[in-house]
Amino acid sequence: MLQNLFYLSIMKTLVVAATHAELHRLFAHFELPEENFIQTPVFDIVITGVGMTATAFSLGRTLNNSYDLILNLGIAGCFDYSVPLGQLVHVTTETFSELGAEDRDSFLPIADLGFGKSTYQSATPPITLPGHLLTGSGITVNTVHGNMDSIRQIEQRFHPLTESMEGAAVFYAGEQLNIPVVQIRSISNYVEARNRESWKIGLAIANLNSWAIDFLTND
Ligand SMILES: O=C(O)c1cccc(C(=O)CC[C@H]2O[C@@H](n3cnc4c(=O)[nH]cnc43)[C@H](O)[C@@H]2O)c1
Repeated sequence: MLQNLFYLSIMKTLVVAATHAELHRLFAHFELPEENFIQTPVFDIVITGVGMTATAFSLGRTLNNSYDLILNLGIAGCFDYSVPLGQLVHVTTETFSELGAEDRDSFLPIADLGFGKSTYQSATPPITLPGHLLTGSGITVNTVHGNMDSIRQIEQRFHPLTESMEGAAVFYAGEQLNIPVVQIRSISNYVEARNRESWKIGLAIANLNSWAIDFLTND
């Protein structure tokens, strides 16, 4: 962790989250105002709003090459029901899973249409990530899955571990400016037939904030 201390002292990190609620303990810990863009000597925070469009707009306004690392934090759904709720996942590959065209019973990703790619990898982080993290790939969606037929289809197509509404947009922005992205998602729910009562958002946010405070203070 001494190496981390060195990197964190010279690096500027942009922390990206969709909502204040997902980072509320972090805001309290560092005594930060609940605004949408906060600057501190070591890291800045941008609250984008939920979804890819809000994330792209927000990063378009705030991201620049003064940042050495983008840290995307949030809660997520999980396709693997053996993963406990509240588990932290380092999501290293992200796919815009809806980006493409239907061709009757099959799906053509935009790469097949000749319009670029829909899957993005994170660069190897320049620092060691603390804690017990699973590693896996994620899909980013406009519509949260809640129907078992469409869940089976998307699992067969991409074999994702997590589902969020922002991850791939952050990876895209990082790749455009050649800035490494670390995405940490805390599992709040399973991707299943909609069952909102079973979501553990409080637990997921508590674990996410503990991890983020640890990472940013480098204890
Ligand atoms: O009530 C709902 O159906 C609902 C659906 C999606 C998100 C929420 C939130 O309250 C949090 C917004 C935030 O959560 C991420 N998230 C969490 N679980 C999932 C999921 O299963 N699929 C996609 N996104 C998820 C997402 O990144 C949002 O930013 C409520």
